[in-house]
Amino acid sequence: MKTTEMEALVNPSSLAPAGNAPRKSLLRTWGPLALVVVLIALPLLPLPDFWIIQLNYIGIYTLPVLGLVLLTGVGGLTSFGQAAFVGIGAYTTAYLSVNYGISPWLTLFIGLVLTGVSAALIGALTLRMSGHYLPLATIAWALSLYYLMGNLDALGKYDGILGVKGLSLFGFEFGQQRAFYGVVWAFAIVACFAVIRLLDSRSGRAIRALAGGSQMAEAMGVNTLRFKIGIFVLAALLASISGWLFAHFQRTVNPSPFGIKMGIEYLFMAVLGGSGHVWGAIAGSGVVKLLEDQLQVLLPKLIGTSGNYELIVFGIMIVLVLKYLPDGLWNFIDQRLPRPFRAVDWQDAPALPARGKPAAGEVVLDVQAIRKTFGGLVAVNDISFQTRAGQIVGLIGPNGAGKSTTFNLVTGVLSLSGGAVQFRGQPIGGLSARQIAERGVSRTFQHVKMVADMTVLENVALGAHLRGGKGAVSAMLRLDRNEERALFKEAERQLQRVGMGAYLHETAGNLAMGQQRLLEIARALCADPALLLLDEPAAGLRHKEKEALGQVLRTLRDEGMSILLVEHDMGLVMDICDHIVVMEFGTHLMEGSPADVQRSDKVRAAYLGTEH
Ligand SMILES: Nc1ncnc2c1ncn2[C@@H]1O[C@H](COP(=O)(O)OP(=O)(O)OP(=O)(O)O)[C@@H](O)[C@H]1O
Repeated sequence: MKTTEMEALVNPSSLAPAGNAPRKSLLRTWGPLALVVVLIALPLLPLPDFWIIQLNYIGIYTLPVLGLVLLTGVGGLTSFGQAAFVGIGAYTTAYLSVNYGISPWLTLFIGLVLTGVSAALIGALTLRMSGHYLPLATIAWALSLYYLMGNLDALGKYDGILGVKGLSLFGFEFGQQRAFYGVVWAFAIVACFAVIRLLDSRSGRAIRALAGGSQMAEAMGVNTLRFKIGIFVLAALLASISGWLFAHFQRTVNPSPFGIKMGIEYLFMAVLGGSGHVWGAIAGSGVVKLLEDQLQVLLPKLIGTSGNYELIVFGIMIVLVLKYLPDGLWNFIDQRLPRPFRAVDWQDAPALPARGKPAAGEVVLDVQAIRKTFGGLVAVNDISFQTRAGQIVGLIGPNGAGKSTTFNLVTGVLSLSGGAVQFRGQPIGGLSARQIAERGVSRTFQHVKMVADMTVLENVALGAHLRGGKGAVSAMLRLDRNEERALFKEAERQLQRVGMGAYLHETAGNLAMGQQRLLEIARALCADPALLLLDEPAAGLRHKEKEALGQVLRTLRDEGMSILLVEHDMGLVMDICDHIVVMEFGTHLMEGSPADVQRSDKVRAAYLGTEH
């Protein structure tokens, strides 16, 4: 069957995908440049100094908020401790420049090293936690750092350090207004573009996969802990630069701007601005700073007494924003723009190196008496079977038979209680999901796991993570473009292979279920596997979609792929499998050809729940 025919089966409208063609957006293309031009022009205009100082504060806040956009908005890791890292940057420069006369340009780097080391240590300790434990841990160390700053004699206790000098370079004083504005916004804009470039890269796709939990990312070969620590450190470094600027802007430091209240405020700026959007960092910082100042003037006049009433208004605003604008202000704008897409520039890219494939008929997976116990329950009881190159093996059985557990034992999601698993003659039992993926085992998930707001192409390119090597720094400096082109060429090739070539630029979250499952298969193929494990790929598919899926799997098998299929749809299983293993209550009931299985009284009884 030709690709176009398969596409027609997946979605009849796909034969005319003109509506899918992405449109260029003037605002997306020129908007960032326009913002830079406006930011350069602002201090040249006859604005009162008050407004320049306000803009300086907004720029200083943008940096830690940008860190939270990356950490919380994109990576899904909530931190209340961002202000503490601002404090490390501020105190380092204040202490060293006031007490030892060290140049602030040097203390900036010392502060970055100190912050980086502290963040790496704190991150390594806390980022293994998930759920509410992580935010609680960030509150705990934010409080600890705050009280440390407030209790150390050397740091002036709660009075802090006075007499910090302003920034100067070769005798030129930057002061607190227009020239300082240039320094602040140079850092803020460079940081924004660096983060945008980072997110649009191999590392960026791995970071964007973190928020959906680590299982899918690890199965694609992503070292999720390393990436979590990486974005935590990067967010802390941005905060440290902000602290350095803050100290030389305010000319004094004390613990109060670095406490938990400010940590919450930074988080609010990120959420209000649009926590998943880089430009949301500027929007959030700007709106909160300007509102705060205006409310501080307006509210006492309205109420008739002075007090921190703006905090009450902010409290109410947080609740309203979380309820009615959970994705923030920038998302509101972003959704109204044509979606971003990557211009096709990879046609001439070289093909990625491929691993040596097993010969037809070679044993690829050898499962030897594997066992898994959960407390007293033996979920998988001494199961053995083999899959060969160019063969589709079905693993079937009634609900609760132990199929998914077997699948998870083979892919390293669960650890073996007994037995052994060999892949291409090498033991893989006891290895992590990532190590197993590295060896050439790739999988899909029973419940589709993808990054809904990435394009289909980006999701599939994530599957080729292990076939690239460029990291975050290369991405920020745009030294990764050749590798990116090769990764995208491979992603497109695999999408064409499964009949999804018309959907490259579609946002993955917009796909129908059948297309999502094909996306997962293309993503798994991008890893260049020798063994493909498919967990209920037909679940939720319509008849035509199942036919298309069956055709894709048969084609892959004919190309020499070894496929292990856990599936409830007996029509599909009997139609495409070469060999079937039947499980019941964790045990191996029988195995054989589809015809053997269909003839078996034992299998019929197992499914009907009768004695055999
Ligand atoms: N993490 C776990 N802790 C305790 N028991 C578990 C766990 N995972 C699975 N089980 C139990 O192990 C047995 C096998 O479950 P498993 O999900 O592997 O079956 P299955 O054949 O995949 O079922 P289904 O077709 O419904 O997905 C079931 O009794 C299940 O309740």
